[in-house]
Amino acid sequence: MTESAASAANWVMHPAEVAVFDRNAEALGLTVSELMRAAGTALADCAADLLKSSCGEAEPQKRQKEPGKPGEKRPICFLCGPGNNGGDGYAAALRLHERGYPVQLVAGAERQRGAEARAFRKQCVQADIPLCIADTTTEAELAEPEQLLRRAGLVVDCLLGAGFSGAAPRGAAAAILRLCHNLQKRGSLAPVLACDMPSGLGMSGGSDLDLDSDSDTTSGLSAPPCLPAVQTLTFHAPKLPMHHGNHADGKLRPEVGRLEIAPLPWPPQTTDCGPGELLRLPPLRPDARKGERGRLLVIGGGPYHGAPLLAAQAAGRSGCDLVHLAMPSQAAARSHWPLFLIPEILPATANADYFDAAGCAHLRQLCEQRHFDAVLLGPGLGRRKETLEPIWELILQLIEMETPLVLDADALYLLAQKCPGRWPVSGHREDHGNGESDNTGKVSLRAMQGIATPHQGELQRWLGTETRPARVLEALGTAGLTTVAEQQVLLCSGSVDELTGHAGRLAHSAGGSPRLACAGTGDVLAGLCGSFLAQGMSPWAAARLSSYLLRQAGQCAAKDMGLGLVADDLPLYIAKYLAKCLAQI
Ligand SMILES: NC(=O)C1=CN([C@@H]2O[C@H](COP(=O)(O)OP(=O)(O)OC[C@H]3O[C@@H](n4cnc5c(N)ncnc54)[C@H](O)[C@@H]3O)[C@@H](O)[C@H]2O)[C@H](O)CC1
Repeated sequence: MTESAASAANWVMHPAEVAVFDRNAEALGLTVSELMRAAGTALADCAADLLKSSCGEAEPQKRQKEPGKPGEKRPICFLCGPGNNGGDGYAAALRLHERGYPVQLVAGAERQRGAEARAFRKQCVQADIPLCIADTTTEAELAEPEQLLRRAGLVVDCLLGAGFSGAAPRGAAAAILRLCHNLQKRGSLAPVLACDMPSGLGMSGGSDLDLDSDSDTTSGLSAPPCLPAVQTLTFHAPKLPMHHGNHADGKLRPEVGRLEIAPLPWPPQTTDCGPGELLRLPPLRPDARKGERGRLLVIGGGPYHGAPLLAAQAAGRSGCDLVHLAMPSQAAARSHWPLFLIPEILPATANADYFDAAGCAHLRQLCEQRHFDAVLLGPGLGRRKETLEPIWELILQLIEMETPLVLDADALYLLAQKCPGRWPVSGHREDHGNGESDNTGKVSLRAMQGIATPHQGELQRWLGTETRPARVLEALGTAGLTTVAEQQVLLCSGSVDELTGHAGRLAHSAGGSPRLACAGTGDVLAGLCGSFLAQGMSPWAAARLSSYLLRQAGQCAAKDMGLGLVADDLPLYIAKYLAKCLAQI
């Protein structure tokens, strides 16, 4: 285990991170069933405490001696959805039943999706816990759940948790939520305890998350907003949709109620890069169209041509549809071009040996005319002033255009020159003619989105310090911008990669083969980052997957090639490893 490797996320989590880390935890030996049992126990304790505090109810064994107390016999009603959020509900209901609490289950699906949730539901049925199936979108068919909800002393919302998708609840979940809303409006619903997240939060409730648009097409009725809770028991860490716009201020949405956090027993290294990263790779659609999996532009070469070629090949072999490569003409002529690459020919006026102002002006025009989903700059560029000055202008233009970037190699040398110790920012402050600027100019500033991939030496040069600060990303300020931009990731490569992202995200990536120290593997890593950004992944998810994949593919390659492994071998092994993993998902 690396020194600072952590098992828990110490940051406000994106809901999609839950499944990633659960998969990593599984690979480290913990089963989903164990996690669900732990989640269920924590939820049961929370429900018992809430019942006690809101209704003054004591443990049921003690209550039996005091018949007639208000609230007695009012069951705890669990609303269980089709996924693992529902599974937590069954696991909790079982615990409370064992402790003598009257519990009632309302299932939003005929059958649970996951084996573990199915097993807990089966145990509930075997324990004779009453179960009402409400797999319907028709209001009239919800008469029985309505009666159960009216009688409940506490409602535990386990309909939708971290696995929601789309813009709004759909199907049976939507119908049950609508029913709960109506009862809540009339004051006929007991306090609600939400499991992990209030159902619907991050959808119609609105959130910072960029979710696919979707609607409740099954019922024809408008989708309900999320179900407000008096308390939410979440696991590991708060989730992004629980916050208003800026989560840094810690202010929660009112629908969350009081937030309690229960750590679940993730093994050490769960939040480091692992096989779970593959879950965030957009799936290949059966009717896929060309370009849908991204268009990447790689800009590099000059003195060197191998570096950008390696990056471009890694991008193609990791699923990016269209990979364009721009190199000065001499470098391009020296190269053997794989047929899938799209060459960007520079004008005759551009210098043939290195990028200059004319070559970069052409690239600026190209980026304006054609939409690139991501641009990778740096491999093999060289460090001539004639190159770096116009490349800097191009970087600023791309930041202005909000194009996700990967900055590697000589582009990082450029950052050390142009913005030592901070991320590049486009725009400028207003100048009031007297040489002084004030805060009004801040609105025109824009932070870079993307990934920087330095090795230790490059990072130290950029930071301009001998020793690295403990929290590198915070140390790299975005001058003039008040917060560290959410879309920036630093992937510092080495024998163990260290990844830092916004809001305190930190992860390590270890393993692979010592042969990955050979020349050109950094270019392959940068190409993977570009590829996954172009395929629509966030910088944090893309950087994590790139680092993990390179190490795993490198290990496979080293088995075959041993000491003779060279970076050229890696793209094909990346493709094979990726194919093997995706076949197993
Ligand atoms: N480590 C942990 O934190 C653990 C948390 N656990 C709990 O598991 C859920 C996440 O489970 P998952 O199965 O991934 O997702 P959900 O249960 O939230 O829902 C998925 C389920 O719902 C359907 N669905 C998705 N979107 C919609 C929608 N808009 N409308 C209607 N239905 C929708 C989808 O088809 C799926 O079937 C987490 O929140 C925790 O509660 C585990 O116990 C493991 C450890």
